[in-house]
Amino acid sequence: MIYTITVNPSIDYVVQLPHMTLGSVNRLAHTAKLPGGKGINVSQILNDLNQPNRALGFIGGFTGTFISEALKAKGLDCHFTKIADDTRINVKIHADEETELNGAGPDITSLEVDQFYEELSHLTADDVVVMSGSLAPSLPDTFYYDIIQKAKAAGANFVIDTTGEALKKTLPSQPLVVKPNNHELADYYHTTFNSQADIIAAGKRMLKEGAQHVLISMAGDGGLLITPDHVYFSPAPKGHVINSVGAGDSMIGGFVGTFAKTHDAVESFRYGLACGSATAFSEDIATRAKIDEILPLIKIETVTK
Ligand SMILES: Nc1ncnc2c1ncn2[C@@H]1O[C@H](COP(=O)(O)OP(=O)(O)OP(=O)(O)O)[C@@H](O)[C@H]1O
Ligand SMILES: O=P(O)(O)OC[C@@]1(O)O[C@H](CO)[C@@H](O)[C@@H]1O
Repeated sequence: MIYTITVNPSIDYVVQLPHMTLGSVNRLAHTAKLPGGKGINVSQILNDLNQPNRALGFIGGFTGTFISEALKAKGLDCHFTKIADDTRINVKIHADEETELNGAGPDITSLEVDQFYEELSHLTADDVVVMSGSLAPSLPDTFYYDIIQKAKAAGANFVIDTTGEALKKTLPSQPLVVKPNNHELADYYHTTFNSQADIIAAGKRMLKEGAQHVLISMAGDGGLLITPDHVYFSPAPKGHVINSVGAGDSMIGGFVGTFAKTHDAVESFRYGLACGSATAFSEDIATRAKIDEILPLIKIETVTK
């Protein structure tokens, strides 16, 4: 079973308008309210791929009810821990450029945390735990690290989508895959990239520091996969970008869901790329039909053997 953990889900309130003027009343041309949060997005892709998974995390208030109902309607297996405080609302503004306003998140009590841990008490070596997204402010910085220790103790694999110090702390525990985007990777090593070779060198360094696979996403420029033996690159297919929020989560979902079935890193990369682009070309997280439309357009090249 794959468990996704979204500590800090959100209603993503996506608004579109031709131009935004700060300090004025702006009238919206189109709005949508979507259940969001990085782990939840991963679960939606896993469902598309018919990969058994369970969405865990904390959810509360009227916003939490909206998310639970929307996800149940989509057929997701959700075992969220109920909290007293309201789940946040994140605003995604699509105007001249994309701007995101993400809330800090609700208060989560220690009793609620204990209830959440119950959901992880039966982990086995066949499981994968995917942790994505920000921590709510009331949780300790060690929250993900503590879950990783539980996963390791059970012999389960884990994936964590994080950056900076939090990532540094988790690499020695050998995550199945890490997926920095090229900007996050440059920031992580306090450097700037001038070529694809620079990006690959940084990715290889991350592999040496403990990751089993390194996926580097580069938005409209495609992605790289670094394995212990090979480096692969794929350009992104061209298409009409509607809402790239969740493209990175979709890439993780595509990779992890396919790896669970095949243990084939290149096939997993292919699905990861297709799911990322399919989401970028959709209003919400991609559907199976959109992923199937994009898959034949993915062309993976071997960069080094
Ligand atoms: N404009 C685009 N055109 C085609 N494919 C895209 C586009 N944006 C993203 N993708 C696909 O999705 C993958 C992940 O996107 P991206 O690099 O933006 O991840 P991210 O920075 O983690 O994004 P986010 O945080 O918004 O989810 C890319 O590697 C690419 O395969
Ligand atoms: O504030 P966080 O937890 O870092 O990110 C939350 C979020 O921006 O991530 C998803 C896209 O990746 C959205 O659905 C959601 O609003």
